[in-house]
Amino acid sequence: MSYIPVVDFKSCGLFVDDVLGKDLEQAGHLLSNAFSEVGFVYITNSAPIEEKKRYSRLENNFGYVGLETEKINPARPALGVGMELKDQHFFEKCHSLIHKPGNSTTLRTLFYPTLPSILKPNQIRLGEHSDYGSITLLFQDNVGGLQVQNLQGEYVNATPIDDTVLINIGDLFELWTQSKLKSTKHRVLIPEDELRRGIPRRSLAYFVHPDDEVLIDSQIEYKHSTSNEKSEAVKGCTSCHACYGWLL
Ligand SMILES: O=C(O)CCC(=O)C(=O)O
Ligand SMILES: [Fe+2]
Repeated sequence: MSYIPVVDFKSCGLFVDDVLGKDLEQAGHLLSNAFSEVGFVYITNSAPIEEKKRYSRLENNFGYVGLETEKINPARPALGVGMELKDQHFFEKCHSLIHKPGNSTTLRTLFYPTLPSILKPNQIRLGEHSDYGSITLLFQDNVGGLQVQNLQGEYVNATPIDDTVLINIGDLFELWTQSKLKSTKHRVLIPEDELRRGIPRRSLAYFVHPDDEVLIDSQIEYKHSTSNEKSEAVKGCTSCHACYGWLL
């Protein structure tokens, strides 16, 4: 069994009109547990293929082309339900400007070229890091190499699973939730076998950020809250500045 849990979103995917409260609660708790223990989760059945096709690419060059990314967003309140927030729509409200000015959510395409036969000592494809925003949606091909750190600090493979989206928590979400959710370190290694080294690796990372003006402090209210703990107050756009620091 995979170290990273697989959560089935069939009963409360994006295009299910009347999501039952119990289904949302069940998926939400699985999601919230995965994010608080592992920091990563594979989501399956988030959107059926017929629905994706309704958003196919048109003349304007936007739309579904095999991997639907933009239609998957934190709009379903599963996490808010699973974390037992007072306002289950709180996270959606803090991300209301995605794809509009005032929000730095970004889709990044990653291309890892084929590798030379002689590698530099300790060469890897992408060094150890954690992501900086709220959550990251990752679509990887079948080449493999992605690894995530477990609780013991050891790296375990995040093996690609067909038709899933891999989602992980970023630093800002860890700070915001007072470490209830974990921003887990990850990296991409060079495949062991010669054959896979001879093919490039591609992935798509959709880095979700809160709106720039959202104040990341003690705004999260839990149904059964017992403490008045406060996170450091920073603005949502800090995640974007952190990104520049990471890239430099
Ligand atoms: O390419 C991958 O699988 C991981 C990419 C990643 O972790 C990142 O860009 O932050
Ligand atoms: Fe990453």
